[in-house]
Amino acid sequence: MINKSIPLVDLHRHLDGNVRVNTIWELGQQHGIALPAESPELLAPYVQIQGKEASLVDFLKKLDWMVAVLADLDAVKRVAYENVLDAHASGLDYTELRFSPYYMAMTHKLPMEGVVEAVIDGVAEGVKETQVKTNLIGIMSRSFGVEACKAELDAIMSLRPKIVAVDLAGDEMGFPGDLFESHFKRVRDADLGITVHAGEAKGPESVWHAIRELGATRIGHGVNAIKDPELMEYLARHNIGIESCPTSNVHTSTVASYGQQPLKTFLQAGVPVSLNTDDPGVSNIDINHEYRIAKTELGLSDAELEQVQRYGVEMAFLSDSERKALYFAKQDYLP
Ligand SMILES: O=c1[nH]cnc2c1ncn2[C@@H]1O[C@H](CO)[C@@H](O)[C@H]1O
Ligand SMILES: [Zn+2]
Repeated sequence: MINKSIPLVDLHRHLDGNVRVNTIWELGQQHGIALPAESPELLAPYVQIQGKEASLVDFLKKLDWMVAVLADLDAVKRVAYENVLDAHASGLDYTELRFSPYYMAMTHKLPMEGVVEAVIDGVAEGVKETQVKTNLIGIMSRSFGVEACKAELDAIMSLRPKIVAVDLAGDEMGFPGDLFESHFKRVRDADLGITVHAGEAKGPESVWHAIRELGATRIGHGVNAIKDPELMEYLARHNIGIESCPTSNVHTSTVASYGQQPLKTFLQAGVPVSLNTDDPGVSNIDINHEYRIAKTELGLSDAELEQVQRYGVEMAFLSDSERKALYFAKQDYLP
């Protein structure tokens, strides 16, 4: 199902949506933070999805305990480090980990630049140990407003060479993309990659805006793009990558069931679409689970699964030589 001769990548993975239940528990104990349950087992339902949530905003509340225990920069570093270990354990060759400095700093008023540095340090340690190639994407959390996102972007930009791209995430309905045009002008001027969560809670117009006004070359989810044939054609013609996350879409009630998830529709329209986990800790899944779902629930053939796997590598925020090196490292597996 997963082709071993092609690199396995996960391009849409929130580092702050992937904190282990045990780690939340231990950090809570260590820092005397009151948690809503008496044991890690009882804590799980508070931080992991049981069934599904009624909306994106309800889903996002599950992440709050994951950042509530980030009492100091060592905690941030630990979470970043464990993220690379988790990526390695699920067989990934390359991953793009995204994180929101404001969101991670918020509860304990940590310095945002310090958070970015701690993430970079923790990831570097994990990479050294596992050799999983990793890049970082800085998130602006739109739910906290225009000013918070400005401060967050300052922190991201200050460590610029270590961050490959910027994303906009959070409450798409309450905080539409047009509030963030000046933010993305700065991102374009700095020549960083741009991916935007769009068409998840809002319609195709949000995807158009992310591409035309914000400069996105990749779109997180993009589910509602399928409602606009002109947009679908545009995505295919201009090679705009869709980062698809099927289980997340079900868990946020963006789609009613896997049967409604549009990954296959994108493929059939010739849109480059990759398969990703979004918030693996919250959804309690890994990349292997998503490939299984793509086969059994979304009905992809082996050839289609291979195409999706390849699109992931092609869409990655990598230079051509890095991409080649990633492919080259898998050649041993060729029959
Ligand atoms: O599926 C999602 N859609 C939109 N925003 C998300 C999703 N998952 C997490 N975040 C948002 O990303 C930031 C943490 O990385 C937070 O703002 C969180 O709410
Ligand atoms: Zn996401």
